[in-house]
Amino acid sequence: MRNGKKNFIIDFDSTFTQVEALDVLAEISLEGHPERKDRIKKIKDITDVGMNGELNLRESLDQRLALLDAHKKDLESLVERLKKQVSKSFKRNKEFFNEHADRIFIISNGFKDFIVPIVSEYHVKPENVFANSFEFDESGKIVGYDRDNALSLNNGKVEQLRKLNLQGDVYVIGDGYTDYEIKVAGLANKFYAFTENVERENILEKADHVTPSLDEFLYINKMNTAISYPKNRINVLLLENVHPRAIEQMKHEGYNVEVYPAGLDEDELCEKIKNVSVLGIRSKTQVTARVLESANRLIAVGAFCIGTNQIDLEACLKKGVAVFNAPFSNTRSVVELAIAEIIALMRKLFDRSTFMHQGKWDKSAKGSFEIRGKSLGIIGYGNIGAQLSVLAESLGLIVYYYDVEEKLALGNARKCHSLQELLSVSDIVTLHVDGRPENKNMFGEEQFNIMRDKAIFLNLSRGHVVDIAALKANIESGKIAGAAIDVFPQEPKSNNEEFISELRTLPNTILSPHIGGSTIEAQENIANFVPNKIMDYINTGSTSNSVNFPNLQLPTLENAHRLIHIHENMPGILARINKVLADHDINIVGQYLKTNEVIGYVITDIDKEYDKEVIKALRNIEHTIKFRVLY
Ligand SMILES: NC(=O)c1ccc[n+]([C@@H]2O[C@H](COP(=O)([O-])OP(=O)(O)OC[C@H]3O[C@@H](n4cnc5c(N)ncnc54)[C@H](O)[C@@H]3O)[C@@H](O)[C@H]2O)c1
Ligand SMILES: O=C(O)[C@H](O)COP(=O)(O)O
Repeated sequence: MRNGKKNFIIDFDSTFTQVEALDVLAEISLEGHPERKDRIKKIKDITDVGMNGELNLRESLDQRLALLDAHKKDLESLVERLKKQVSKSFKRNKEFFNEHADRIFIISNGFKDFIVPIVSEYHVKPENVFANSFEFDESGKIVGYDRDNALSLNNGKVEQLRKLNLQGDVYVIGDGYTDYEIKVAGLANKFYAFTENVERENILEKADHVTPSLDEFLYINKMNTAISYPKNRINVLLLENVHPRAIEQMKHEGYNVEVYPAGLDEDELCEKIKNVSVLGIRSKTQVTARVLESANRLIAVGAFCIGTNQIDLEACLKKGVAVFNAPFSNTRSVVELAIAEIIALMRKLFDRSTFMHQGKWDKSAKGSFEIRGKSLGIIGYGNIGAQLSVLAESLGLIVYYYDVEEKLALGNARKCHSLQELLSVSDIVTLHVDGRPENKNMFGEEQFNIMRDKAIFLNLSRGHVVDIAALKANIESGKIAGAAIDVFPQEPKSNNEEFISELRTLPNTILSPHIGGSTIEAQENIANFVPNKIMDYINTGSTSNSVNFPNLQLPTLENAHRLIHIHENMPGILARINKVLADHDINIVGQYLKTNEVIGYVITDIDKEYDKEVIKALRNIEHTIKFRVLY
């Protein structure tokens, strides 16, 4: 077989296309048929049994054709549908088909009638397609197939390949038993089980290599021209029960996704993160500098929440790791909870409900108030604070706010020039500051002292911003008439751990398990938002909305290679990059640079033809943190 040349034998159904063509033909030809559902199911079952090598091929073809009741005109619709269902990694790698057109053979137990129109669009030569042919009656009805064709028989692929007598190495890519048989017959060097569309257990065990996409096949054979790195090699670790939609999206992108329902502590994460390229967390997992030391493959961290104080953003920058979050996806959920809690606290609703469950009827208006006309003081007038301001005003509250930054007052909200001013005018005080380290214990005895007597206090921001002992003392003394706390300095890692806090059992105190953002809507929004940011970063280098990287929104890459260079922000690096490119005679198609205090982020699009040595030279530029190429 050896003469240095490589031949590629590729299966059609569920490999070249995502589907089994006869299954799709059934959906078309049986349109309006009284037994449609039943027949389609039968056809699919027969296909599966056949693909696993458990049913004689001719039997399987005969049975399916009889059930199909198909016509020549159905084939036109079939081709149109199949064109849209070519496997994604095949679509990405059209160049491979072009480059190796002479040596690519489609060998299939399907039918040339629909295979040729599909594969010809990928430069596959019609004479390199080996498959069955339909037979029609005068009216155009499909009545059979060419029974002399070996491909309608078991072991037909083997026989066909023998006839071809190919010179050189033979690589078989397919998802079924009949593809594996070629290797067994000694006619192929390697059999690659293709699992992008279906996984058949009995085939996986037998394969020389499992290839979840054509990218992987090309990568291991050093033939990739269309993408830089197979996506199945990108390991994603998603912690803290992120919404299934996020898992689905990242799997759909082709990543290798591992999911863990709870948070991990530092030691566990140091171990787990070693092979991880993308880490997804929520508010609990601490991504510390120590964790990052073990994270040698990490490209990006996704915070599937708003807060990013749990991540050492500077250490991420120094390591060239981009961080993304969902800055507004759960804003509304927090605001709604705050409103509900303000009303519940003003009416002592939770205590009253608890009494009722204990059989105590305590009907009284004592200590219960409407919220209308009361003053609400919002500390931190960011996304949540500002939205709360609007909703609260519409309920008749008089809104005051205080923020360390200059903020536009919405509606009739009144700006306070100091925290003291806000505390002295508010009947209800609610905290919506971010979790920056300087905010640790920003609210303690001194601030409670300034508050009005019998005021209400809420914290739905971060646990460490409030001095819990001071809060407890002020609730016990009656200075604070009610409190709602959703976030705590120490929170359990999972739902299986006990919640320990001094605040337990205090009167008119609502304690909730950090659920401000825990609504179906918010979690779905987050799961749609964050994966897209990460995938965009990996696929194009775009950093728009990144929490720590300089934000660059990039044009899509067309007919060029993109060099992504992350370096320590030192003078002269751009000049050095361009010198390397000039020394190698490389034409720059576009270049984008943005820096922040820590890093420089340079994107250079270059002409497709380049000397591979240039990559080494760019990697070796002093102060380079990370470098990658997008094809
Ligand atoms: N309980 C939950 O489940 C939940 C859900 C979402 C967000 N959060 C938390 O809520 C907080 C606010 O979220 P956001 O989206 O509005 O953030 P944001 O960044 O839009 O707003 C925070 C605001 O606080 C201001 N600020 C910071 N420190 C301050 C201080 N000491 N005094 C006054 N103002 C200060 C900032 O200038 C900013 O305007 C964050 O801590 C976030 O993590 C909690
Ligand atoms: O920062 C946030 O968005 C909130 O604290 C919610 O965090 P969670 O996703 O861990 O509930």
